[in-house]
Amino acid sequence: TLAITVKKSDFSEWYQQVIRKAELIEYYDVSGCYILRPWGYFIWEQIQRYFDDLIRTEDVENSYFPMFISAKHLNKEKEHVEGFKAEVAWVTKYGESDLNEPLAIRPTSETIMYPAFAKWVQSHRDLPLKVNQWTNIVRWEFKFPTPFIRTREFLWQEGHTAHSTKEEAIKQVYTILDFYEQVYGELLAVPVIKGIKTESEKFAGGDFTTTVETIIPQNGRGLQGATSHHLGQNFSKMFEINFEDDKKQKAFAWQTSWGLTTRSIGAMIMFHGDDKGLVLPPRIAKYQIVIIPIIHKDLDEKQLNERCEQIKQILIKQKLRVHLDNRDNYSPGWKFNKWEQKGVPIRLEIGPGEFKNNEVRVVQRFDNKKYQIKIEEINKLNQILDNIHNAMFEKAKIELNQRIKQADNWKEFMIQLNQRNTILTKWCERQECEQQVKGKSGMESKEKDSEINGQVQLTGSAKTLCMPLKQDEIKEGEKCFHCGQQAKRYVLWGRSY
Ligand SMILES: O=C1CCCN[C@@H]1CCCn1cnc2cc(F)c(F)cc2c1=O
Ligand SMILES: [Mg+2]
Repeated sequence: TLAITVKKSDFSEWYQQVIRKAELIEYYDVSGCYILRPWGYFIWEQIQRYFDDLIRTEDVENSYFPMFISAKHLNKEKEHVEGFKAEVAWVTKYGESDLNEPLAIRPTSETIMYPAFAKWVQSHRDLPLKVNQWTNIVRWEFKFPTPFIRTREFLWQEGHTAHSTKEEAIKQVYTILDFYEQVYGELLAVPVIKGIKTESEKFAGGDFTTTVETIIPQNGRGLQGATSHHLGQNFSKMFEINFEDDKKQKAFAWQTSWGLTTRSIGAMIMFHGDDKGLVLPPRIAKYQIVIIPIIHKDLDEKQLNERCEQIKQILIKQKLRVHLDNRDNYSPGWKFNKWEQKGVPIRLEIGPGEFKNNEVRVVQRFDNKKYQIKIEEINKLNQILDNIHNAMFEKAKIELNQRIKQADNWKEFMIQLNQRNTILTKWCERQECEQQVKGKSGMESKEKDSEINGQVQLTGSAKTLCMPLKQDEIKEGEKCFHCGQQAKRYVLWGRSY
């Protein structure tokens, strides 16, 4: 059926229906893989364009590396790939013949790029080296797949830099983290919390991991939005990426790596969608405005079409992405429904009244506000779209903040977790304390592991999402919420995707 048959509160069913009825995704017969239709792919293109403009200011250069990795190369960083090897997909044949050496399909590209980095970096004059690539990635995840959020193939960018000093590398990590915050806030109208991953949750191959985390308001689950790692000299020592510094000493490069994936689109859908379907933030909408003529017996159809065409041309001159839906095989009501499902930010209706008064009827998708504007005021629409973006962002920030609660002890912590909130607590920063909280919260959580057709569903236990960069200072004598030892940092806990 055309309409979405559930409310957003029936969240996972709602999400599955929205992504299909908004024509973002088509299903595919390889589990965990999905077709990105033009309406959805356009969003990824906008993210690429925006992020490319940002990293260009950092002199990052786009490039392309091979997707296949020999077993020898992949196992170069044995210890940390160890934890991931179950996810690696391999090519073992071509035609009827076997490859004598199976080849891994890239799950990430450190082991592909860094041998080349070692060739390119000899002197400190070869630094900083900054490359990025936009590719697909394959990881044979076992958890239940969700389009955009968790898929076996996804699109991402991965940036990798090498620097002559630790300070420059660390500065790079945070500059990229700020870019990720901008992609989410300025483009997707999705609020994020910048933070640092705990030792247990960080990328094991690096020194520290920074992250932008968001919280899905409907279920209070944390969602990692993007990560920016300081790798220290771990990989440069492994791959011999070294250089002669200005004192003629051999020194290992200081490195960073950072990634943002198509999961960001899933976060945007979840935040902004409503019972009628997708709601697109204007800056990533393939059509920002759809014009719908309302044919009427007293109105000459040819004149109406000319008027609509004229309005469309004015909007194109204003650099807006506009579509005139003058198909004669669908009713206006059907068209209203369809374009609302697809999330078009503004609909302009032109019927006999508007024609006579030289105006258009504006219907705003995100808050359903309706009003008339004169044709000579059409230039207001650019500002109106900006106002819509800002209002969507403000609304999302309120909803996210409603899902963050404080707790000073275990009892309060579990009350909040069982109300599907994330919890900010003082914490001792001891890994075993973190592991105990994960274990106990799973045991005491009302939401147990659920097995659906053999797939383990999202668990009920809480994990750390990040230590927010912005946090109050902790004083001597302030206690960890769980173990009572001296607290060191505030950390945000939650169930996550
Ligand atoms: O997270 C990023 C940003 C972009 C570049 N890579 C880093 C670290 C990726 C961490 N990671 C994440 N997932 C992996 C999955 C695998 F199957 C595997 F072999 C390796 C990995 C793996 O190294
Ligand atoms: Mg993973």
